[in-house]
Amino acid sequence: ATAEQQAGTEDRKVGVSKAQESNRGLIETQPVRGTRDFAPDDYRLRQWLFGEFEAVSRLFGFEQFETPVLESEELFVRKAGEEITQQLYNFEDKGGRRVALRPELTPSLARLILAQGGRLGLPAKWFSIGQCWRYERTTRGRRREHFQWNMDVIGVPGVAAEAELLAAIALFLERLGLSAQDVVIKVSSRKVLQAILERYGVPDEAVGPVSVIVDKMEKIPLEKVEEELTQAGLSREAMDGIIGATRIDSLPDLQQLLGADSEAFVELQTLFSLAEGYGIAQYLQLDTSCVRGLAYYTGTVFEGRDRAGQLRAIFGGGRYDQLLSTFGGQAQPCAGFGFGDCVILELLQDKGLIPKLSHKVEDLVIVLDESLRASASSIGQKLRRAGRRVDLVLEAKKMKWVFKQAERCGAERLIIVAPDEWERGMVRVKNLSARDEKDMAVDELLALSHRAGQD
Ligand SMILES: Nc1ccc(Br)nc1
Repeated sequence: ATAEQQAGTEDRKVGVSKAQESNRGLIETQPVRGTRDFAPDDYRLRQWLFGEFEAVSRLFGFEQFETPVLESEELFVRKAGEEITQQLYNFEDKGGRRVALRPELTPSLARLILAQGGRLGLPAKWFSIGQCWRYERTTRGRRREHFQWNMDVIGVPGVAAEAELLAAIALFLERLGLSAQDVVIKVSSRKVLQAILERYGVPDEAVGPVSVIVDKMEKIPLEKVEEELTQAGLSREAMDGIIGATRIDSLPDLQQLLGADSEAFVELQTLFSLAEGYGIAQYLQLDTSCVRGLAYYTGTVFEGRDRAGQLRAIFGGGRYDQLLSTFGGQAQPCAGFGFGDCVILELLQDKGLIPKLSHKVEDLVIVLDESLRASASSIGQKLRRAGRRVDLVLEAKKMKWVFKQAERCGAERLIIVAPDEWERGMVRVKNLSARDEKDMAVDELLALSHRAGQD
């Protein structure tokens, strides 16, 4: 499947199902609108990608967790006009509960952290890969589900946490063959907007909703943004101040705007210097137009983009120190990111970096006489206990099919259980790569396989 198919972004024909068209009685075989199947080829690619997510998370000493895809709706009800909460995949269950398919993982993480109570050792460095949902009404046929990799650090107030998270992302990109030539990480802080709003007497509570509006600046006309900012209660001066503050792309300019002792400046300056230590500074670009569309960020925000600027955000994240307290729990400093499974595949496709992954077993076992099936099965089990992946052919097949199957599953050996050899306690072993073959006693075959199984 192409990356678009894998990403589920290909245009899907909308119309009557095949069954209605032909009344053949065939069910609709396509998955529900906006969702994807992962047939084995696609699943291999997904497992490879998720394997890289997990490997990097473990290299950074993070622990894996999981929460249900179904959550209480209240976890995601926020009043800041975010797209993510307006497209909630929510419903009332048969018990009358208001529930939702999670649109993101962070609120569930916050809930799980609060459920740990005082038992939680801090700092907690947790990661998860989970399917997230949205109910996108538009006819654009956009996806309604994707998988997100999240890494979060709970209990560290300093930007050292964000530096670790960015370093994890940089290592992930490097492992996939990408570099700072391909990806830029735009970095800013909600404290920039907070400082500007303060100048115009706008209360801190407005930072979230104003950020949600400003985040749309790249996607909707400036007039519309100004209209929404006016509706949010901003004066013309405040609006001009905000829009002007989104045009900063260097630390000196930020210092000029906010002063050397502003929290936003000090934190970002520290983050950039920590990044030097990791050798990832070449990924980072200060850009105050990067505000991210989630209302709960309170400090650093960042997002990954392809340098060619052709794709949507690859990942996004930031600091959210107030989320736990908005859930009525004890406040904890938190920072994290979400990394989707779709845009990254489009970027890898563009760069020719999608790996070739195929089905693989070591041994293909066939039996030439059904009376020997039990013997062949016993050999198959012994080979599997030795760590060999075995495809046991389950019915009589012509040798032409068998060799085709061996090629399809990348088998190294073809093991033939046949009457003549079996009478002598032997099986025929074809070494498919070396093109040699010989009769072998079962014990010899297993001894050979044990050694191979340890390789
Ligand atoms: N939040 C969210 C969920 C699902 C998809 Br597809 N995109 C964004």
